[in-house]
Amino acid sequence: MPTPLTVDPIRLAHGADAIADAARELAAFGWTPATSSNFSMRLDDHLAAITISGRDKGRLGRDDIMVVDMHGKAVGSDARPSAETGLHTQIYRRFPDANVVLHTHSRTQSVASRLFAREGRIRLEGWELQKAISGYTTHESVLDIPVFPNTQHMPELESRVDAWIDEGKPLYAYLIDGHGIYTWGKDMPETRRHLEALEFLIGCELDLRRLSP
Ligand SMILES: CSC[C@@H](O)[C@@H](O)C(=O)COP(=O)(O)O
Ligand SMILES: [Zn+2]
Repeated sequence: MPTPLTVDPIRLAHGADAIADAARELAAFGWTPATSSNFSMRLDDHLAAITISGRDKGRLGRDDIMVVDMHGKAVGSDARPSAETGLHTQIYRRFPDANVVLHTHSRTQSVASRLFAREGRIRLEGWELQKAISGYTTHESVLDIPVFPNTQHMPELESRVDAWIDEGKPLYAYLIDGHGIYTWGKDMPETRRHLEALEFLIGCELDLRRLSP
């Protein structure tokens, strides 16, 4: 029989506090309207802390965060994890260096996801702020953010993400059409930096489209 997974309560409390703090700030930016968005943090090789489904992300406390295994199954709780838990655990499985996943629904992300859906990606090129993404050292680089079709069926989205990764294409974040963005990083500060940079860059691309004849 497999050993039951045990949750380190101190690690969980720290993870929950870090998630709640980040969520409060992102909500204050207006990026988590109407209970949307979800957030998670890897606790160890087998477990992650994640927001409980349907909670107001601007007012999270420790009781609004639960634990799941790397396949999205609840551990030590009867609560329902985020409806999009599968997208978080997929990132932890596919990217061993990823320890935090942030998903938001800003207006910029939502509008851009619709506008660029037909092209299947937003190509970022020539922007100094690309250097805010770990591994990018110059504006003379290309950063593609794919836009995947929205669906309520997470395995379908997961297979699109898997296909992108399996083609060997770099992946630092993705948009979902009419929905929002997912991004991740090695810790909360790096993931926050990625999210803020991408929000800014996607906003710039939207402005260029608006201003271009
Ligand atoms: C409130 S609509 C947004 C949801 O459908 C979903 O996309 C979302 O981001 C939040 O879902 P949740 O289950 O609370 O993690
Ligand atoms: Zn969402």
